[in-house]
Amino acid sequence: MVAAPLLRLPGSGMRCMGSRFYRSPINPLKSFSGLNSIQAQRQSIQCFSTSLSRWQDEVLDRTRNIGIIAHIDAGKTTTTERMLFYSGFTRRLGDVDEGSTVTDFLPAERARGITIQSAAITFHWPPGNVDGAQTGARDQSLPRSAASHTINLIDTPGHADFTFEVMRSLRILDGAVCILDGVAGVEAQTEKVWHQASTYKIPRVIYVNKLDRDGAAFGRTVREVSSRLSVYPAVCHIPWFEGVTGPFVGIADAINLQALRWKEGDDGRTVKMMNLEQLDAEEPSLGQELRKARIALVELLSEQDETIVENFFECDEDHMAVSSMDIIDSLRRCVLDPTSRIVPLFAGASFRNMGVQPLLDAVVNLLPSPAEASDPEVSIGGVKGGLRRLLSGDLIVEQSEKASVPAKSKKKKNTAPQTNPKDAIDKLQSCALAFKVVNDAKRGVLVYVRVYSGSLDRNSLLFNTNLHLSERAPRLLKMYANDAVEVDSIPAGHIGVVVGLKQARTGDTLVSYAGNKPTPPEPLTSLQLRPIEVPPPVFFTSVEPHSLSEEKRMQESLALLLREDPSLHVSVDEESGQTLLSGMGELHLEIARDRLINDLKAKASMGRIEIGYRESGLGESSPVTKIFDKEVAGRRGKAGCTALVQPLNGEDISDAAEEDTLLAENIEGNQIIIRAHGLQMERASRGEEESSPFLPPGMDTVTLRTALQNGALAALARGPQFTFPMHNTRVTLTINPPEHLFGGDTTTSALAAAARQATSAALRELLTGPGTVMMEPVMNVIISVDEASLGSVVHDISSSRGGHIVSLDEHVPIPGTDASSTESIAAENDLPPINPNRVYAPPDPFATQSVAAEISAISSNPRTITAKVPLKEMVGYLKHLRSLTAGRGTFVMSVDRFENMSAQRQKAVLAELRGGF
Ligand SMILES: Nc1nc2c(ncn2[C@@H]2O[C@H](COP(=O)(O)OP(=O)(O)OP(=O)(O)O)[C@@H](O)[C@H]2O)c(=O)[nH]1
Repeated sequence: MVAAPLLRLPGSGMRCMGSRFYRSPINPLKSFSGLNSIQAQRQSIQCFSTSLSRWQDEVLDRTRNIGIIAHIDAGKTTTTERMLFYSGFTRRLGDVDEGSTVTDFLPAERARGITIQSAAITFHWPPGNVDGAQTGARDQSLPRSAASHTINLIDTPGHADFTFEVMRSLRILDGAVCILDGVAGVEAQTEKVWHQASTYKIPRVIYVNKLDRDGAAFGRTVREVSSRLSVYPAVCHIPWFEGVTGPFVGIADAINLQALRWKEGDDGRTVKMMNLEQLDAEEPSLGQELRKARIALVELLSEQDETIVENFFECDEDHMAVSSMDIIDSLRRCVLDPTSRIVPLFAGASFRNMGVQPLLDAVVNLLPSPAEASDPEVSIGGVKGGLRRLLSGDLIVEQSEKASVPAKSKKKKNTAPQTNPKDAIDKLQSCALAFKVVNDAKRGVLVYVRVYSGSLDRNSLLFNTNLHLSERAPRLLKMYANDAVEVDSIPAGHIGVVVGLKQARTGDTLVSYAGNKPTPPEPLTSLQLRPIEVPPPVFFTSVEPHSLSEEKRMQESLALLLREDPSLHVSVDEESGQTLLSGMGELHLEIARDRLINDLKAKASMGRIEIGYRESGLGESSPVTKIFDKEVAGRRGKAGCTALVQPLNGEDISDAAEEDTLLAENIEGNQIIIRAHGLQMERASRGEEESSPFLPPGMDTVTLRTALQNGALAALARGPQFTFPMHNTRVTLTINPPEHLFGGDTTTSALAAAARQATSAALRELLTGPGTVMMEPVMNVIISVDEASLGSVVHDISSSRGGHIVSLDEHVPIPGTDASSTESIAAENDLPPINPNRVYAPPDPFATQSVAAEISAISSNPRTITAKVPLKEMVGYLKHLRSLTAGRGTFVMSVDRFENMSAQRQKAVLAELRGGF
C-alpha cells in the first residue's frame, strides 16, 4: 500500500526537497512574497544605517562557509555536483566518470577524475535569493532550512599529495561535511583530515556515502567513526534496504521520524515521504529500527545537553514525543560546542541521487554561520591569539609590551618606531586571507579571499603582510564555480575573488587601512591570519624550455604556478643552469607538469621525477673571504664578504643574534646569519635608520641584506660533493664595511656574487676537511590495517623497507603539516576511548555470521601502525600494501625529517641514480 503519493513538485521541483519536506508546517513560498520585499524596502528607508548593519548581520546569519573533506574517491565531487543540481545552480547532473563536473573544471582534473584544486562555489539552499526581502528575525519554531541560505562551498582535494591544499582550505572553513565511503569505512586519509579539521576547531557533520554499493556496511562504518575518529556518532539517518536485504532505496530519518524513498533511476528530485505509521505498513522492520535510532539519538544528546533532558521530561519521557525542532536545536548546540564529542551522521548514495537534499538541510541547520565560527588565529609581531582579541585591542597591547622589552642579545636598532597600538588597530579597515590563486583563461589571475573583518572594497589598497608590498584591488567578484558576478565589496565572513592583483599568493594575508601611507602602521605590517608551515619538498624534476626563446615564457608560467601553489619550489642550479621544480609527491609534480604544459601552454619538457636528497657538512669550514671585482653587463661591480659554514645541530636562531646581526633566519632547512661589523648607521630624527658612510649611495640595509642572502641561498642550492641542495647548514656571512664595501662600485649583484662565491668556497673547503654526507627524506607513515594483516605489514616495514615502528594503535602527530596539530591530536588522545560496541548502529543486513565476526573484529579493533620509513622505500607502496591486506589497508605519510645516510646506503643510492631507476 502506498501511503503517500510520489511527489513531483511544480517548477523545477528543486526547492521542494530542502524546504517542504523539512519545514512541514509552512508554505515556503509565503516568506518570499513581494509583500515582504516592499516592507523591507520601507524599513530600510526609515532607518538606513541601523537596518543596513542588521541586514548584514542577517545575511551573515544565513551564510555557511563549508568544505567537504574525505578520503580520495569517497565521493566529494559527486556529492558536490548533486548539491549544485538540487540548489538549481546547474541544470544537469555532472558526472566525475564522464569528466563533466562543475567543480573539477581543470582539464587535468577532468582527465583524471580527481579533484586537484579547491574551487569555491556559491549557491543557495533551499533555492531562492538571500536578500533583504527574505531577511528578518528568524521564526524560532522552524528549522533554519525553512529560509534560503548562501552556501560557499570549498571542494578540497583528497589525495595525500595535496595535504597542504587541504590545510589551506580548512583554515577558511566555518564548518565541514566529512564524507565516508560506506564500503571502505573510515580510511587513513579521513583520519588525517579529521584531525587537521580538529586543529582549526571546525564543527563537522558526517555523511556515509555509497550505500548502494555491494558490501556497504553502514553499522560497521558508524562504529569505526567512534573508534577511529574518537567521537560519538549521533545517527540521524539509517539506510533503507528494500525488504531488509534488497537494494538501497532511501533513508529513515530519526530527527523527523519519517522515511524518504527515492524513485529508482530518477534524478533524485522525486521522493516519496512517509511518517512512522506509513513506514510500519510498508517496511515494518525499518519502522522498528527507526524507533531504536530515535531512542538512541535522544539518549546520546541527553548525555551532553541539559535542555534536551528538560524537553524529554516535558514529553513524559517519551523519546518519540520529543519534537524534531528540539532535536535539531540540541544537535546544533552540540556541534557548535568545541568540547562536545557528538557528531551528527547522515546516510546516502550520491551517485544514485539519494540523500543529498537532507544533507544540505543539515548543513544549514547544524553548521555555524561565520559569526558563530571559532575565532580565527592570528599572529602579530610574535604574539598569537584570536582575531576578536586583536580587534578589541588586547592582543596588540600584549604585542607592543613584548616588542618594547629588548631581547638580551638582540640588536634593537632595526625595529621600526611603534605607533600607539590602539591607534594602529583603529586604522585597520579590513583583513582577509588569500586562500587560493587560480589562473583563469578568460579573466586572468583570480585571488580567492576570505574576509575576516571589515569590508574589502573595490579599489582599496591592500597591504600584503607576507610580501610586504601594497597592491590595489581593481575588481571584485563573487564566484559561481566557473562563472562570476562583479561586486563593489566583500564583507566580513564572506568569500570572494580579487582580480588584478599582480603579486598576492595563496596563503598571504591582505589588510586595508585608513590613511594614504604606503604601509600600514606598525605592528599591522606583521599581521598574519592562520599562518601555516609549508613542508619541505621531497621530490624534484628538471624543467627545460624547448628553445631559448621559450625560456621567458616558461619562467613566467612557473612563477604563476608558484603563486597558485606555494608547496611547489623552483630553483636554478647555478652550475648547469638547469631549472628544478620540487614538490610534495610524484602526483603533485605530475599535476604541476600538466598545468605547466597543457593549461599554461609553456613550451617546455620535464625530466624524470626523482627523490630530493640533500647534502650536509660533517664539520665546520674555516672562514673564507672573497672579493668580487668584475664588470657585469657593462657596469663595474666590487664587493666582498667572509663566509663560514657549520653543521646545524638544532641550534636556535636566537643563539646567533648579536649586536651587529643584520639577519638571522631559518630558510628551507638551513640558517643564514648576516653580520656587518661597524656599519655605523645614522638615524633620522624619527629614529629610523637612514644611511651609513659605508653604504653606496641609494643603498639601504634591506637591499644589502637581501643581496647577501640571495647569494648564500644560490650557493646552498648545490652541495659541493653530491650536488644536492645543502641541508642542516648554518652560513654566517660577515661584512667588514671598510674592507668589503667600495662606495659607488658596490652594486647589489656584486654583493650577491661575493656572498655566493664565499659560501661556495667555504662549502668546498668541507671536502678537504670534515667532508659531507648525503641525507634522505624519512617519512612519518601511518598505516591502517585489520588485525589479520598486522604481522605481515609490520614485518615488511621493518625488514624489507628499513623502517622502524614507532607505535601501534596510537595517534602520533604528523609533523610538517601544521605545528598546532600536535596539540590537537594530543588533546584528542587524552580523551577516553569510545567503546564501539556501546554506540548505537543499525545492523548491517548483508553481514553473515562470519562476516559479522570479521567486521566486528575490524571495527572494534582496527590496527594503526606508525612508522618512520625512508621515502625511497615508500615509492609504489600502496600497491604492495593492498596485496598484503587483501585490499583493505590504507596509509598516509608526510615528511618527518632528513636523515644522514650510512656510507653503504649512500653508495647504493648513488649507483642507482647513476644507472637510472
Ligand atoms: N556506487 C556509487 N559510486 C559512487 C557514489 N558516489 C561516488 N561514486 C563513484 O566513486 C568514484 C569517486 O567519486 P568522486 O566524486 O570523484 O570522489 P572524490 O572524493 O571527489 O574524489 P577525489 O576528487 O579524487 O578526491 C566515482 O567513480 C564515482 O562515480 C555512490 O554514492 N555510489
